[in-house]
Amino acid sequence: MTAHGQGFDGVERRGLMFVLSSPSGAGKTTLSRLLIDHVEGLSLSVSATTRPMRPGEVDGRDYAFVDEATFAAMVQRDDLLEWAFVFDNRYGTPRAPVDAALSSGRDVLFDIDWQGTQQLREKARDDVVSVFILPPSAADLERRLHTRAQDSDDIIRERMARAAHEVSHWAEYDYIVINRNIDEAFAEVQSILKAERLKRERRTGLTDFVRELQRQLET
Ligand SMILES: Nc1nc2c(ncn2[C@@H]2O[C@H](COP(=O)(O)OP(=O)(O)O)[C@@H](O)[C@H]2O)c(=O)[nH]1
Ligand SMILES: Nc1ncnc2c1ncn2[C@@H]1O[C@H](COP(=O)(O)OP(=O)(O)O)[C@@H](O)[C@H]1O
Repeated sequence: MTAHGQGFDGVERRGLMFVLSSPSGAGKTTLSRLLIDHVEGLSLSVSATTRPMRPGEVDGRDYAFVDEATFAAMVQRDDLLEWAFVFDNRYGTPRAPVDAALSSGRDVLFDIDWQGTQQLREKARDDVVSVFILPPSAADLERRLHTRAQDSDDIIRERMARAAHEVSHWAEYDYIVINRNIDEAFAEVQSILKAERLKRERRTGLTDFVRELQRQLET
C-alpha cells in the first residue's frame, strides 16, 4: 500500500500513516489542523461520515458528509480503507486519496477512532504510527466540549459517557500525549513525527546512500 518517496534529506523512504485518536473533545482536531498547517509533506485523510455537519464545518474539508445510502455504496465498492460505527453514525477513510498521497511520497494524517486504528494496523502494521491524546482530567474534557459550543447538551452527555470506553484503548497506541497545554502537546506530536520519519527501517534509500558514502571514503 505504501510507496517510496524522496525523503526531506534526499534519502528515499516509505511514507507513513500517522494516526491521532482520543476521546471526543481532547483536542485531536486542533492538533491535526496545526500539523497540516505547519508540517511539510503531510496530507490529511478526509473521512466520509453520515453524521450531520456542525456549524463551521465545511463539506470536503472537515469530512465528506454523505447519506446512509452513499456510505453503504462506498463500503460495497470497497472504496474505504477502514470504517466503523461511532456515536451511531458511520465514519470511514476513503482509500484512493491515501494511496495517492503515499505514492507521491507524502505522509498521511488520520483523525480516526480506535476501531479504525486497529483496522489500519492489521493492514499495514509497519507503516502505522499511532498517538493517543488524553485530556488532563474529566472536568477539562467536559469544559472543552462545552467551549467548542458545537454540540447540544445531550450530545455532550453522550460523548462524555463514551469517553471512558475510548480511553480504555490507550495502551494499543505507540505514543501517549496528555494535552494540557496546546503548544506543548503540538510540540510533542511534531517530535514524534520527526523521529518516526528518521527511522532506519523506513528509509529505503539508506543502503544506496551509505554504499556511495563508503565508496567516497575508500577512494
Ligand atoms: N474509524 C474511523 N473513525 C473516525 C473516522 N473519522 C472520524 N472518526 C472518529 O469518529 C469520532 C467522532 O468524530 P466527530 O464526530 O468529528 O467528533 P469529535 O471527535 O467530537 O470531533 C472521533 O473519535 C473520530 O476520530 C474514520 O474515517 N474512521
Ligand atoms: N490544550 C487545550 N487547552 C484548552 N482547550 C483546548 C486545548 N486543546 C484543544 N482545546 C479546545 O477544546 C475543544 C475541543 O477540541 P477539538 O480539537 O475539537 O477536540 P476533538 O477533535 O478531539 O474532539 C476546542 O474548542 C479546542 O479549541
